[in-house]
Amino acid sequence: MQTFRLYAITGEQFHPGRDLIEVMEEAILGGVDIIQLRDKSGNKQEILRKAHALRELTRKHGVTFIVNDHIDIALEADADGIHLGQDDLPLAEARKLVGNKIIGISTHAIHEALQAEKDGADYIGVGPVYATKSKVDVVDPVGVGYVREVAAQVRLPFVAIGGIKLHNVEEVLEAGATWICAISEIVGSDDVRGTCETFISKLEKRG
Ligand SMILES: Cc1ncc(COP(=O)(O)OP(=O)(O)O)c(N)n1
Ligand SMILES: Cc1nc(C(=O)O)sc1CCOP(=O)(O)O
Ligand SMILES: [Mg+2]
Repeated sequence: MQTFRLYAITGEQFHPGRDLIEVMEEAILGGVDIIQLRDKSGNKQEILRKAHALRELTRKHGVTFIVNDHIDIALEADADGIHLGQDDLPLAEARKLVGNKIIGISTHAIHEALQAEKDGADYIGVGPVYATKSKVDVVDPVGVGYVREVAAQVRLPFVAIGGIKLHNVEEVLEAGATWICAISEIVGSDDVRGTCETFISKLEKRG
């Protein structure tokens, strides 16, 4: 899997009145190199339609495209990968379905991270680093301590997620993250492109 820096997840509730594809294109123009379609409220037909549109957009810009939760939609839209949580289909079963597409797994504790590595995940999500209102059934914040643990003990690529904002991202980078994910701070911004550019410049400062 290639190396990524800035991961944007869709969150249409944060940009009422603004078009999904326009917002995500602004994020790409600001430097996002991987996008995830995360839609917790639409029906499957709506999610599939969005997946096709985001596939077209990401292909145009050479950006990686991941679908959250729905393996069937990821396959149908020819996404590059799928993101699964701890309660989703087990990784071994998902692997049988998606072959060599990217599989990302959410983790909230070091034993989950080590297990995902053992099971053959391509990357892991590490969070929620800070409190977030973007996920309903979210666990308590794990803090930058968990980022530090993963950086020290896990060889898989990992992306830090959860409550990451321009004002706290440096602390996450100092803890050892090199890849950052955000929903609300990116797609809820009045200046999506500028916000992504600022994230990228902070990432670049850390090398
Ligand atoms: C990059 C990334 N990390 C974590 C998650 C959360 O996945 P999950 O635990 O399955 O929760 P939902 O997003 O499905 O509510 C993610 N989507 N992406
Ligand atoms: C979807 C999601 N998963 C998390 C995890 O820790 O697994 S935190 C999260 C929400 C991230 O949104 P925001 O950047 O707006 O806080
Ligand atoms: Mg999920």
